[in-house]
Amino acid sequence: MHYLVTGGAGYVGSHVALALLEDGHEVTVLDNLSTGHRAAIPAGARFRHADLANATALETILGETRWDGVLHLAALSVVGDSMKSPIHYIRQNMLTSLNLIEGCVRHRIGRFLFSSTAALFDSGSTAPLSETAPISPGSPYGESKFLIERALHWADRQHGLHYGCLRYFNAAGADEQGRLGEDHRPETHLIPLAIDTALGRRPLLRLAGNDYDTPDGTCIRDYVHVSDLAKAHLLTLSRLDEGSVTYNLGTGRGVSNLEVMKTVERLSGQSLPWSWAPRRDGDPAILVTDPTRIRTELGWQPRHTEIDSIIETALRWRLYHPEGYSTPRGTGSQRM
Ligand SMILES: NC(=O)c1ccc[n+]([C@@H]2O[C@H](COP(=O)([O-])OP(=O)(O)OC[C@H]3O[C@@H](n4cnc5c(N)ncnc54)[C@H](O)[C@@H]3O)[C@@H](O)[C@H]2O)c1
Ligand SMILES: O=c1ccn([C@@H]2O[C@H](COP(=O)(O)OP(=O)(O)O[C@H]3O[C@H](CO)[C@H](O)[C@H](O)[C@H]3O)[C@@H](O)[C@H]2O)c(=O)[nH]1
Repeated sequence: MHYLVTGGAGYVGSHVALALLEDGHEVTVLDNLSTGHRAAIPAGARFRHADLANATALETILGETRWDGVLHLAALSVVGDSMKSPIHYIRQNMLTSLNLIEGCVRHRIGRFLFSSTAALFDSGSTAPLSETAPISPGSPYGESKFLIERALHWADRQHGLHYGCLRYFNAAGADEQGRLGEDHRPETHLIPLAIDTALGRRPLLRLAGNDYDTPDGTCIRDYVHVSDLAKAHLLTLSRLDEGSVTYNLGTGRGVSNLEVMKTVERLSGQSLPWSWAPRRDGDPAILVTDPTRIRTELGWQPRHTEIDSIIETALRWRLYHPEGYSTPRGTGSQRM
C-alpha cells in the first residue's frame, strides 16, 4: 500500500510514518516544515515539501499516484495558542483539512485517518471518557477538530469516504530504539519541559494551576506512548474497508501534573527547580479515556501502560539528542 502522511515530519506523524514503513508500506510525507523537521522524516519515506493550504500543490500531489489512503496529522495543535488566536486556528485547521478531504473525494481515495483529540470533550466531564461522552470543546483547537470530524461524517455519508477519527489523549515518549523523539519549538508540553529542566537546559518548570478539583489540585492527563499510537493507526487502517470508525486513544490511566514532575525527578535522579503558575487558559481539569472500544474492536493493547516507561523513552531520547533534531551527528544521532 502507498500512504500519504500529512504532518509526517512532526512528532506523532514521524512515528506513524516509521510504523507504516516497518509494516511494509510505501510512505510519502507531505509537510510544510512549519513545526516539523526534515530530519524526523524516516529513511525510506518520500518527502513532498508543501502546504495543505495551497490547493493547487495539493491537487498535483493527490493526482500523481494512486494513493491507498491518507493519514492526516498536519495541524496547528497548541491549545494555549488557539485561545489567543481562535479564528486563525479554526480557519487554518478547517481550510487545510477541507482541502484534503475534498481532494480525497475527488480522487476517490477510499481511506482517510484523521488525528483528532481528547480536547473536544466537555471539560466538565470527570469520569473516563468513552467515544459517546458529551462533546463541548473548551478551546478553538478542540472546536476545529470537532468541525473536521463533522465534515468527515458528511464526506462518508454523501461520497462514501471511509474515515477513522483517532482522538488522541496526550501523546508522549519516543521511539524505543531512539530513532525519533519529540522536538517542538517552542516546546509547550509538560513532559519534554520537565525533562529539559531536569537536564539543566531550562531554569524552572512552571506548573499551571493548583486549584483544580483533583486529588492534588493539578490537572490530570492520560499519557499514551507515541509508538502505541502509531500501532493504533495500522490497526485502524486495516479496519476501514468495513466502514468509518471513531476511537479514543489513551491508556485509561490518569496522571497528574505533579506526578509527572515527580516521575521525571525520580527517573533522572535530579530534583527539579519549579514553581506554581496560574491556570493555563483552555485547560480541562481531567482528560482520561475509557479505552474499551478500540481494545474490543481492534485488539489494540498499549505496550507502555505505565507513565514510568513512557517518560523513560522520552528522557533517553533527550539525553542522546540534547538539541533535538539539531544535535550534530556523532554526538547524539546514533541509535541507542
Ligand atoms: N501531541 C499530542 O499530544 C496530540 C494530542 C492530540 C492530538 N494531536 C494531533 O496530532 C497531530 C500531530 O501532532 P504533533 O504533536 O505531532 O504536532 P507537530 O507540530 O509535531 O506535527 C504537525 C506537523 O504538521 C506540519 N504542518 C502543520 N501545518 C501544515 C500545513 N498547513 N501543511 C503541511 N504541513 C503542515 C508541521 O510542520 C508538523 O510537521 C495534530 O493534528 C494534533 O492536533 C496531538
Ligand atoms: O510548562 C507547562 C506545560 C504544561 N503544563 C500542564 O501540563 C498539562 C498537560 O499539558 P500539555 O501541554 O503537555 O498537553 P495538553 O493536555 O495541553 O495538550 C495535548 O493533548 C491534548 C489532548 O489531551 C491536545 O490534543 C493537544 O494537541 C496536545 O498537545 C496541562 O495541565 C498543562 O497546563 C504545565 O503545568 N506547565
